[in-house]
Amino acid sequence: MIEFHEAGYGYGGRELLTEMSLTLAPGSFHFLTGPSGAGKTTFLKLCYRELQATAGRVSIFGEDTRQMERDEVANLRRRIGVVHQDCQFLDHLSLVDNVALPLSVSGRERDERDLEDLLNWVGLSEQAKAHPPELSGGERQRAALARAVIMSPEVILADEPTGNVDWEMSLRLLQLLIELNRMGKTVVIATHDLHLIRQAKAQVQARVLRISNRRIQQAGADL
Ligand SMILES: Nc1ncnc2c1ncn2[C@@H]1O[C@H](COP(=O)(O)OP(=O)(O)OP(=O)(O)O)[C@@H](O)[C@H]1O
Repeated sequence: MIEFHEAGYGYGGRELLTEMSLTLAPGSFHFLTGPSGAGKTTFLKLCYRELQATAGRVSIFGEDTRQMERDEVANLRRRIGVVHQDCQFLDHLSLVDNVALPLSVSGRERDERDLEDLLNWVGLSEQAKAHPPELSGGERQRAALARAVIMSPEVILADEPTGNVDWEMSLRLLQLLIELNRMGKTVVIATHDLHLIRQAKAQVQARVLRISNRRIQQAGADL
C-alpha cells in the first residue's frame, strides 16, 4: 500500500531521515514513535506525498510518487485521510461544515444523513453547529478524525491525535481508530504516548516503528 525503498529526506544539507525501507500493508495498524523532532510528521508527509523523498523512493498504492502529475497527487490524497497535529479548522465555519469541507473541495455532494451518522460516531452530534474556537481539545481531535474519514479513505494517518487530551479521551480516540482498522483501513498513528501504544497492543495487532538516529526501526517487544 505504502512502500519505502531506501528512502530518505533531507533539507538544507541536513539529512533528517535516511535509508528507510518498509511496507505499510493494507489493513495494518502501525504506531510511529520517536523523540520530538525525530521526523515523525515528516515521515507521515512522505506517506501522503506532501513531501517527496530526497533519496530512494516512496510508492503509494503501487505508484512511484516521484513522477506524479498534480491530478494524480490529488487522487492519491482522496484515498488517504490525515488527522493533522494542529487540526487546522476554518474558524468561521461550523463544525459540521468543517467536517464536510473535503467533500465540497472535491466537488462531491454532501449527504446530511451520512454527516449526522459520522458526527454521531465521534460523539459530536450536539456540537454540529458550534464553531471550532468553542470546542474543547478532545472535541477538536474527534472533529479532525471525522473530517479525515469523510471521503472514506483507505489509509488514515494520525499525527499525535491524542496530544492535549486526557487519558479517557485518548482511549476514546484510540477506540475510533481501532474501529476504523477493523473496517479494513490501514492506520498509522504518530505518538509519544507509550501507554496508548500498550493499550492498543492489547486489542489490535499493531507494529511499532521507532525513529532513532535518522533511521526507522521496528521496536521490540519491550513496548
Ligand atoms: N523542509 C524543512 N526545512 C527546515 N526544517 C525542517 C524541514 N523539514 C523538517 N524540518 C525540521 O526537522 C525536524 C523534524 O520535524 P518533524 O516535525 O518531522 O518531527 P516530529 O518527530 O514530528 O516532532 P514532534 O514530535 O515534535 O512533532 C524539526 O526540527 C523540523 O523543524
